[in-house]
Amino acid sequence: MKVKDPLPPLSWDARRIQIQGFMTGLHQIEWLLVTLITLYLVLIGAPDDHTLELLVATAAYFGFSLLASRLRFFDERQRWLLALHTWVMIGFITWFLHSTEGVSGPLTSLYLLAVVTSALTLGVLATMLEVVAIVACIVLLLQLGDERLMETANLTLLSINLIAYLIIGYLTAALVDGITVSNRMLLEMASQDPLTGLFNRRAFNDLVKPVDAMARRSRRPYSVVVIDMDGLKAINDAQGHVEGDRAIKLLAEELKAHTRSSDLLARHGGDEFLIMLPDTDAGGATRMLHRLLADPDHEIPAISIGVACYPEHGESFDALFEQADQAMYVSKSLGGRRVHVAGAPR
Ligand SMILES: Nc1nc2c(ncn2[C@@H]2O[C@H](COP(=O)(O)OP(=O)(O)OP(=O)(O)O)[C@@H](O)[C@H]2O)c(=O)[nH]1
Repeated sequence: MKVKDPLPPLSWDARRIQIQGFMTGLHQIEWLLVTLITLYLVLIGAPDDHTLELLVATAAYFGFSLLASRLRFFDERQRWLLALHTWVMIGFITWFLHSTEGVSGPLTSLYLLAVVTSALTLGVLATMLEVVAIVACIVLLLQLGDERLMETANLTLLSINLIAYLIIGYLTAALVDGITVSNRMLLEMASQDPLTGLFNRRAFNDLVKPVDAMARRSRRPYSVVVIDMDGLKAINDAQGHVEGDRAIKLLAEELKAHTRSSDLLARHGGDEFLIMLPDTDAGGATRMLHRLLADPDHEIPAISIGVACYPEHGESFDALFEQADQAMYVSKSLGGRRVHVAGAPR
């Protein structure tokens, strides 16, 4: 069963953040490849009839890499472009080997750069497929060089390369997967409230920004709801903190059950919760909150609720939060267990 991702994918995807970091390494690998090939051309030299071709191809490859790094052409949502990146690298290395000493020269190990690049960005399966493609390229180079594949020396060369690429590719991709998992855990620890599993204040404040900006651009309404438990201190004092915790968790579950997946819900602090309801005006928000208060199936802990809506109660999330907080205090002062909308008569 696919586990529902609790974090919106674009701004909070650990793999995305990680790949952005690896992109720098990826371009450095490409430039290392160009440097090694240039060094080879300077120190060992190219076969006479291929010098110009090799220089032009190396310059073109360098241009491709430079353009990709400047344009930030590749990102994790376009994995096929990342794959193209490594295919171009494999193609360039194969063509270079074909134009120089073939697979018997020292530059065959350049394929390792393509394997590492793929392992860093594309995962185990894609890397294994690339290793197969590289082996096919080596076989092709042997055939083009009129070498006999079944000769012991060639079979040994092929096996050694295959084993080295498989081990390095697998280990690198597995390492990256491990880093992804631990980054994800850290990200969740940094953004979730441990008691309720809801977003914490830091994550909520980050996540409301794009929703607020989008609503303001399109002049679409949204509502901010502040919910504060009534008498949690009394529960703690009379029944102990475990009961207090249970009341907080119960409220969190009810809030989850009554909100949509597009709503943002957070435990903002001790006994205070925040909800942002995109595309929802005051009428929609109060209907939802009355359903929560009057849920016949579940008795929720006593709460006071304040609501403020864009655009009538404020022009920014901070202003709306302020208004909703004040409305919540009005609700509390009136005895709680009710919804008060900012600016409404008491
Ligand atoms: N059990 C438990 N208590 C908490 C937690 N976080 C904060 N509290 C307690 O919640 C209480 C909040 O106190 P107040 O702000 O006075 O809230 P209240 O007792 O609900 O009173 P009003 O808000 O005025 O209705 C404090 O006693 C905190 O120690 C928590 O995670 N678990």
